[in-house]
Amino acid sequence: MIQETEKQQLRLEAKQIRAGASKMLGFKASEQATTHGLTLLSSFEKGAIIAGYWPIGDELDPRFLLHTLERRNFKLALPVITGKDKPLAFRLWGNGDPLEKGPFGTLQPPGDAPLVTPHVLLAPLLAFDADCYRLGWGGGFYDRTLALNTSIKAFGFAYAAQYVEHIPRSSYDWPMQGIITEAGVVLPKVQ
Ligand SMILES: Nc1nc2c(c(=O)[nH]1)N(C=O)[C@@H](CNc1ccc(C(=O)N[C@@H](CCC(=O)O)C(=O)O)cc1)CN2
Ligand SMILES: Nc1ncnc2c1ncn2[C@@H]1O[C@H](COP(=O)(O)OP(=O)(O)OP(=O)(O)O)[C@@H](O)[C@H]1O
Repeated sequence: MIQETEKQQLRLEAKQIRAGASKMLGFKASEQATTHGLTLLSSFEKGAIIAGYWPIGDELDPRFLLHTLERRNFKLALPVITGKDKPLAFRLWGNGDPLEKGPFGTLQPPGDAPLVTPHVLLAPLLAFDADCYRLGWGGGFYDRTLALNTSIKAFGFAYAAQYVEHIPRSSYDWPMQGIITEAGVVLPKVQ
């Protein structure tokens, strides 16, 4: 499919841009994105469950934001891979709780951590566009998860440099409610 080839090409470019942003901005960007994330998420009720991710490679590190949210009495969760073509599950996780190795180099909460449906999801991504569509690794994990749980408010978490003008769209792609970056929150462009 032409779209898939285009997405694959975009993934290669996006990977390089993200690596560059991570090298240049790294921890500082994660601190700045934390400030913007806190402002955005402060409208959610205390006790709301916020699912983040344990960063891999050059992904913008959401752990500073997650720890700050936990101190403000939000509950945290992390994704768990349940199978190749399956949606993600989420298990409660707190700062310092153990993690175990999952597929694709992920670290995830162990099987005895309670399963939950998060209110808010922070999603890693390779690239995002002005309508807040995201490009991931291509496993479709986040799309499948959001199709099943339409109540989850999903936000991308990424370097501002990961913006691209347009990501080719497939019918199953799910837009984010916004993208939290070190330069501010990007909201979907009004048509
Ligand atoms: N941190 C993180 N957790 C996540 C994801 C993610 O993208 N990032 N996922 C998103 O769906 C799910 C796991 N699925 C994944 C699917 C593919 C790859 C992947 O292809 N990774 C690269 C290597 C990354 C690197 O080392 O830079 C690869 O194997 O080429 C990673 C995670 C849930 N948890
Ligand atoms: N709701 C869904 N039901 C079944 N399959 C789906 C669904 N959403 C996506 N997929 C499958 O997942 C595959 C990859 O989708 P896509 O290229 O959009 O992944 P991605 O968003 O880049 O990756 P990820 O979400 O894992 O970060 C598609 O080929 C599609 O068949």
